[in-house]
Amino acid sequence: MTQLARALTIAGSDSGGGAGIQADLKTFQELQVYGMTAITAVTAQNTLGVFDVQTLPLASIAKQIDAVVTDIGVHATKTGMLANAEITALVARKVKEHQLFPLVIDPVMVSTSGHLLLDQSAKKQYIEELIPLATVITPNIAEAEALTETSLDHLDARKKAAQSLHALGARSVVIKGGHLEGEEAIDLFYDGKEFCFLRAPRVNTPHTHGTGCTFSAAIAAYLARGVTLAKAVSQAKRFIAAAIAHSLPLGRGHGPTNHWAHRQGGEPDAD
Ligand SMILES: Nc1ncnc2c1ncn2[C@@H]1O[C@H](COP(=O)(O)OP(=O)(O)O)[C@@H](O)[C@H]1O
Ligand SMILES: Cc1ncc(COP(=O)(O)OP(=O)(O)O)c(N)n1
Repeated sequence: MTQLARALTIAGSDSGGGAGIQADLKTFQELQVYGMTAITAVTAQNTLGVFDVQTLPLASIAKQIDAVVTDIGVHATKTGMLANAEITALVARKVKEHQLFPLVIDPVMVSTSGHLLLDQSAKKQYIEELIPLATVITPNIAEAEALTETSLDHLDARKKAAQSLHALGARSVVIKGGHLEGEEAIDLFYDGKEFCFLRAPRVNTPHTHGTGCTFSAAIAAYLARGVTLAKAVSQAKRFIAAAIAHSLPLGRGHGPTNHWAHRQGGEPDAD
């Protein structure tokens, strides 16, 4: 048997199964990557909203990371909901201690339903400690605006924001365009040298819960499989586009994306 690719997600749990740790594990599994978790917070959540958040003690998060890294081994890591400044700083320390690269940072701040998933005070730790470690950071428009303190209502501003995040130390940046308007959902990818666009038809659906988590988990899965960064982001874009095109009308609010939709086109893409 060839070596099984293994990925770790450090993120929050979504009881509704559409975002967070649950979305990440489903994505890893679909992309034939063995998934492991370090849970930062437990949310009571469904398609309508977030009803409770309990963060885990720092020692528990640290031990979850130590346990999987020192025994099973990790080929790629992603971070999602980190909840507060202390957890963000701890995760940055653990990434350095265990050299958890390649590292995909999805700087989760607010849920679709408008619930705050990161204390505002954690921005400092993101900027000073975590972002400098990123192989790729994947903010949506609002997250990129918060991190760069600029308004990103036109393409030039988004390009400058990508350059600013790169200047903070991130090796590459994807500014996601899911919340923009237009016939296509266009993400901006910057690798420190060139810009390129990741494009997919915009799907007119309210069922987009977990899109950012699924996209970043797919990037981590492809990186764990050893594909190049440029290929990982473009294949992840295909994966999330299919998951949204066939999203699931579950619950009474924003339903989740469909993690097995990519199979309808056949087997997972060859590397
Ligand atoms: N309605 C949509 N149709 C097609 N792609 C979408 C749609 N909404 C989001 N996406 C894509 O899903 C991914 C996640 O983007 P986004 O929704 O902006 O992130 P987040 O969930 O973090 O807010 C991006 O690749 C984005 O372009
Ligand atoms: C536990 C947890 N983590 C992250 C999110 C946010 O998910 P994301 O894919 O960024 O976006 P929405 O699902 O909110 O559109 C979450 N809701 N819960």
